[in-house]
Amino acid sequence: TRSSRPQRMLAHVKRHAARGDPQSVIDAIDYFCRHKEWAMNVGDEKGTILDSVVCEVSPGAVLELGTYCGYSTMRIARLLAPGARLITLEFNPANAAVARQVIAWAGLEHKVQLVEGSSGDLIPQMREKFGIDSFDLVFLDHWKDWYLPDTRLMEELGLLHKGSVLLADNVICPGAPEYLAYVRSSPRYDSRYFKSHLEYTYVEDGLEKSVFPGASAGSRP
Ligand SMILES: O=C(CSCCNC(=O)c1cc(-c2ccc(F)cc2)cc(O)c1O)c1ccc(O)c(O)c1
Ligand SMILES: [Mg+2]
Repeated sequence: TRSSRPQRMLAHVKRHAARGDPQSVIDAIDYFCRHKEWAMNVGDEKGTILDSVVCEVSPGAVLELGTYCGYSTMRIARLLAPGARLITLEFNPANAAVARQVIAWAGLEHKVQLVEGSSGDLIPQMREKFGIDSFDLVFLDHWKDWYLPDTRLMEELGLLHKGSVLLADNVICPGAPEYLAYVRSSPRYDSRYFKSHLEYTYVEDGLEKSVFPGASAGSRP
């Protein structure tokens, strides 16, 4: 059967990127998506905003919702301190299989735990299965209507601590209006919009960065 776009992207990485060199894998994917076939990676422009937030937070525990081909997984993992951990959740097994190979080509597999399944099912298992108490940074990049319910779930499970940062992709395109309304109106978050463009295009898009000031915020004194 005909190969998939993620499979063709992986073949391009193996042909053009150096093993163990995350930047060369990132550059190869950006080249493929800009000059051969568009794909829904966060991309180079929004990627530099992601990089700056990761460096600012310097997280010990990161959760990524929506791995796709592992592009943002690599952008985050390459900046993590020794011992810091990144758990990434992917719904689609075929995409997960490609992402594992992309992450391995970059030599970052020891920093990343890729878990297949639905975020709604897996988030409640974070403590028992992965020994995670809370996340310092969450990158939301999966189904856009799942951003809000998954955020509420993380709040209720106590997986966010004072200062935890949520960074959400695609808040304009395709858009996550209910999520945006929530984080921008809730006294529980300090939220800021980083204007950018939809990956590899001139269409507006951006990232929303929301800092969780603590569960007590917004409740009665
Ligand atoms: O990863 C998934 C599958 S959904 C992919 C989400 N991403 C998008 O839909 C997405 C789409 C576009 C885009 C597409 C066509 C356009 F014309 C314009 C924009 C851009 C992006 O940057 C995106 O991220 C997952 C689902 C459930 C889980 O529980 C889980 O853990 C993971
Ligand atoms: Mg995205």
